[in-house]
Amino acid sequence: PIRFLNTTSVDPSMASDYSGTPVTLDTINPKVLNCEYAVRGEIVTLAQNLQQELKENPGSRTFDEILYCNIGNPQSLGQQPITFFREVLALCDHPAILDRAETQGLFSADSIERAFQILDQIPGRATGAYSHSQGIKGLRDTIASGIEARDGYPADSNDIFLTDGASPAVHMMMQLLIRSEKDGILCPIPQYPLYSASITLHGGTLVPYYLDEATGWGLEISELKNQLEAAKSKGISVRALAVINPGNPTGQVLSESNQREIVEFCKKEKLVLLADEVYQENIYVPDKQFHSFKKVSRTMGYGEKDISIVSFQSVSKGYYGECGKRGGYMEITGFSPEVREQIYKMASVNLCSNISGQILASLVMSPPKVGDESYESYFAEKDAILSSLARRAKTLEAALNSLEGVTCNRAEGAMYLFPRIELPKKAIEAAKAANTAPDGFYASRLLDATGIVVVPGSGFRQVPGTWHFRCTILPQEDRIPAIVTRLTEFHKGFMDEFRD
Ligand SMILES: Cc1ncc(COP(=O)(O)O)c(CN[C@@H]2CONC2=O)c1O
Repeated sequence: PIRFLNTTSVDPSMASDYSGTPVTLDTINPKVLNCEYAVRGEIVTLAQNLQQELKENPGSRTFDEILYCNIGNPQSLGQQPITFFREVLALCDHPAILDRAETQGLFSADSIERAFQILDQIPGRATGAYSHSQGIKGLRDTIASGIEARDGYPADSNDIFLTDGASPAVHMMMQLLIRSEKDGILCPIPQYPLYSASITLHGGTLVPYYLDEATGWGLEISELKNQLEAAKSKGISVRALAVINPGNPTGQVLSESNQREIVEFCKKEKLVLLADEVYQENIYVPDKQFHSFKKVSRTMGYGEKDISIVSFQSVSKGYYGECGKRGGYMEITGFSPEVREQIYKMASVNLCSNISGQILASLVMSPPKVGDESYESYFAEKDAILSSLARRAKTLEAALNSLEGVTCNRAEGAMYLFPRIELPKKAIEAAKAANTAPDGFYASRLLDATGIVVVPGSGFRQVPGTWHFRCTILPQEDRIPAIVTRLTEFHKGFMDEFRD
């Protein structure tokens, strides 16, 4: 039966000249108020203000530009996109170009061929139309083939959900798994704050497990067990374990044996393994390789019935760095058909992810192969970017380790360095007087003196009483010496000012 509000019961004395509730900080969803995302937080606002000041008063500082080392956004710092990917995207976005005679001279033959192939997979060849809510089937087939080629184990395109970057995929899984604050998600500390923010937004509980800085940010199974037991003793039902490999902000690459322990732990404790693998192409050290958690589980003989794994991938990282195109996917395995239907329903509420991002995700997972016309140029671009990132990581790591009171683990992968700073007591007191965290105080002083933007370690959480900051390895290689010089000079002055 349809019920109408019984207006007669409203007390006239309560009547006001408006019916809505004014939107104030007190009346918005407290989960929004409580969520934090430091990568674009306070320090970035300060940087933007300083950038405006420099624009209005050129020469007002000893530097003339802001160097944004706060976010893994390669193309904002000069990295060029991969030619083959952009040729295919351009042709798919305006198929009429394919009919022009001059196109043969402007685009490589394999880009043209790939564009035709992709367009034939899109109903009506319409990149402007909504697609299937998991993404265009043909593109998911390509991605599944790419996963099989990478891992050596089968992948099913029906397990793949194409998303507008990995972020919405992480949100979807938090939305699926968190029923109340009694549901917990095991997250690494330090962690990429998408996880803490999403758990807060969905009203769950972050259950921390501390990575061990002394062993190169090692992930100890004993720590997982202790934190799981501690959470259970507080009545928290832990639903999943989030692992970021390679790590953000910490840059470590897990050993295969450690991954096997983690798979065993998740299987035994019936935890969904949320495998964030967006940096899978960013490995800089010869003694480490990327292994997907799905592959590791399959090498252990575990299949769909043994463990639930969600693997996240993105077009924002790697050597492609296409952050603004918003492409990515989650591969979900080990869920029942009924639960998969619910995940599909959630995806259908958003209709579909953007088609360019979908196309790009398929290109990332199935790039030019040896023998293709574009292979040589594609490989040259890819190798130049990755070897430069490796050099920049090494140079910045050495510079940081040369600073008084700073220690920095090597960046084995990803795009960041996360040095620890031993701050003098006087600096910690000054930070307290400024009502800010000590690493936030250091980061704002660094910005003010050099224009370099880093994110305070507090924004990623850290062992209490330790202080860090995160700096990307992304400024173009010719800018790195200037960064090292500015940072070194600043740090010496800072320590002289506050040395106990
Ligand atoms: C570990 C990890 N997972 C997921 C994402 C989300 O990526 P997309 O939504 O773009 O696919 C990022 C982005 N990295 C952020 C953004 O830049 N710097 C960072 O730390 C990330 O570092």
